[in-house]
Amino acid sequence: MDAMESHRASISKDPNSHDSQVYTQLSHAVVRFLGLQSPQDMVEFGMQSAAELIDLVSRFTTNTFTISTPALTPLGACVSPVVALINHSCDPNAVVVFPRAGGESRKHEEPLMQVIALKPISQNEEILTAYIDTTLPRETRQKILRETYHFSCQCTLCVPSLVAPPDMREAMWCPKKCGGVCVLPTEENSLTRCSRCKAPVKDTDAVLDAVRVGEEALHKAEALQFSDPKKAMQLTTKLVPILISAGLVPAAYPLLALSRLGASLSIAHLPSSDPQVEEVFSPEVEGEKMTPELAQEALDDAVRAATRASTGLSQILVEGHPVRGIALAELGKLLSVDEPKPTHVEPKDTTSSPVIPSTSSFVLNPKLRAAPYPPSGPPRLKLAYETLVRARMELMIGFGGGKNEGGEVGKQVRQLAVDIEKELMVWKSGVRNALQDRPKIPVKQ
Ligand SMILES: C[S@@+](CC[C@H](N)C(=O)[O-])C[C@H]1O[C@@H](n2cnc3c(N)ncnc32)[C@H](O)[C@@H]1O
Repeated sequence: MDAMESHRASISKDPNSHDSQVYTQLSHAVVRFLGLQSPQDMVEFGMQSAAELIDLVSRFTTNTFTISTPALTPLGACVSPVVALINHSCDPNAVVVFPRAGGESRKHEEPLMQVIALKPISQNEEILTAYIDTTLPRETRQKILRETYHFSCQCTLCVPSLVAPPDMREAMWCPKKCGGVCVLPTEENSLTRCSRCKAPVKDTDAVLDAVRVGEEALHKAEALQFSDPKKAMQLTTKLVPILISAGLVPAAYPLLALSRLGASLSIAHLPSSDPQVEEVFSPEVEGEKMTPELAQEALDDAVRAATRASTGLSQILVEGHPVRGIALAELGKLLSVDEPKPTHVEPKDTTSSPVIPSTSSFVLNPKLRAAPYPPSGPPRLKLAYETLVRARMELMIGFGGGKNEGGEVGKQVRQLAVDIEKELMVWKSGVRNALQDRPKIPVKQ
């Protein structure tokens, strides 16, 4: 701990500043935890003064990592002196992950914490990980990095070059729908035009309003997600369409953040497929009995929300980023859930069906938006299979291939894809048999 970087010297002297308050709170927590009554009591724990206590807190906040499950749910914090040597970039070439759930039987098999390369890293090139959520817009990232890590990031995403296309975290579609994008207007700079066809965005006030309202709703929904998930879900459901019609691209802030929150809330609150569990935990929705139709609607809503989140993430994170892989895996799993009320589909050879929309085309290709999404029956199963295969490919990068097998989720997804492939084969052979059993049309002599 002593060898790690401390930022005590740069902590603001203003007691009302954000970092001063955080340090005071954490120092008090340490004092309470250790049961210290007086400064002398600190000696027993290797600290000679209050300044050393602040050093400890600073080293801890600057050098700890979030421990997460193999599906990226945060569990706590840990310190690794070696991994703490790695500097930050908002466009990292490596990630810190915990691919396995661990447990007693696996204790000696492999280290739980791993640093995995996301792209080829040449000799002498610096290994860089991201300390923060890189889906956030530049100013928010810079603020967190300044307040918690005391530096100003100079990575390619933080130092915007004039020739670079707009960052999709802060972009909207061209008002003339040419397929190009414009930088989102801000209070300071409301003049914006399409980077491709140069068409100007006329009603910038409407876009600014939508972003402001969206951001407020996001903060409210984040605060309510555990205490009042229903209200949080209502907020995301209301705001996502407003931001979409204001023209934001799926990766733009706060649309992506709301889509991700909406997806995780709708997955967490899906009616259980087990009728007994269903009876106990969610017998009614909004005072109505949970019918197969309502269950189907809830499942389809969750699929659409997960698709929006996954499409947004794919616009800004590199292929194989663990967050992208997990989002795809969640979408694939949702698509493979048995439909409570599948619409009747005529048997046909699904392998040659031209009407199955891909998951991202639902969000990105306006021509396909008219097609029902998600599809039902075998086309849905085929989409589930394709999504799981893509998820597995990405997880094999982000959580490591070889012995890692794409982590715990990579392994699960592979098994699920194998099972669905078998199901699809049964369908195909069923269709073939049905076609062969058809009464032959007598050929006229
Ligand atoms: C986990 S430590 C990284 C290792 C640290 N550079 C060292 O030598 O011990 C985090 C600290 O490193 C510095 N740091 C990390 N990434 C940086 C970057 N991209 N630019 C400038 N300083 C950075 C900041 O002072 C930050 O608080």
